[in-house]
Amino acid sequence: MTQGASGEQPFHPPSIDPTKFDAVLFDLDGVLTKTAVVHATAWKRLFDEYLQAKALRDHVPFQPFDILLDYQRYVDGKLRYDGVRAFLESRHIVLPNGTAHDGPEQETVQGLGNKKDGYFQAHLAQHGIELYDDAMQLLRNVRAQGMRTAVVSASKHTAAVLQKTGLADFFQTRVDGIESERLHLAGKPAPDGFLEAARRLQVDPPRAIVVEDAVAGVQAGRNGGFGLVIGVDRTGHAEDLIRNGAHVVTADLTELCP
Ligand SMILES: O=P(O)(O)OC[C@H]1O[C@@H](O)[C@H](O)[C@@H](O)[C@@H]1O
Repeated sequence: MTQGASGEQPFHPPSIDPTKFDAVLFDLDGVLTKTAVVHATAWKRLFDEYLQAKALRDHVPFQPFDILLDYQRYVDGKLRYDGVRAFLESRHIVLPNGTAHDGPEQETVQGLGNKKDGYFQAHLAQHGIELYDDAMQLLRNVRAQGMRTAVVSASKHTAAVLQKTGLADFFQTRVDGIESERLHLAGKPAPDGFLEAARRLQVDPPRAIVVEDAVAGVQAGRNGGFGLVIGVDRTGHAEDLIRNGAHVVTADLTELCP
């Protein structure tokens, strides 16, 4: 486990103290379910197809989407179209926004996002969804301590994923991509989704914990003034999580069980 955010004293002890916190707000993809890699792979397929065609058209070399760097820096944890926009911007590509109904053949931000969504859904339908054992243990543990729990995810598939994995009843509330759109909440790194979940659970942010694997997610936790931001390192990006605001980073959430 790695502790301490830039220039701060590390938290002691690192395990969750139920007298100090009343709620735990969990991200979904990459924290509870092994779906971050499914998102990342679908994004790579989408952007590589797009960049390759564009390189041919513009007579420039093809520079592929980096599944670790580009994904973590620009796409992970963000709302679908925010991720498209952020990555394209990093390559100095500007596309029209389009509409939510744009088909996969449409060269717009929403057209590209929708095409990726087709890849993501096809993968889930074929392979199903796996859970992380350590996250399940922490979830059961904090609930047994009487703490309140929420899921806060950018994904519009959150409800379906929770349903399919039998996790829906483990959470008192859910703030996902659909809810964010309905309530006009800004996506991570803005803290809006986490703050909305805390409000619904009637918990003050300093008394709530955020559990996140994305850089944008730990930034959101810190931006919201949450009492403890736990970074989950499943891909060797602990340093990035610490640099971006995680109080503590672990590869095994059971280390933090109360
Ligand atoms: O396209 P969806 O399913 O609404 O998901 C939006 C985002 O949800 C986040 O949880 C993922 O980290 C991103 O990779 C994904 O792009």
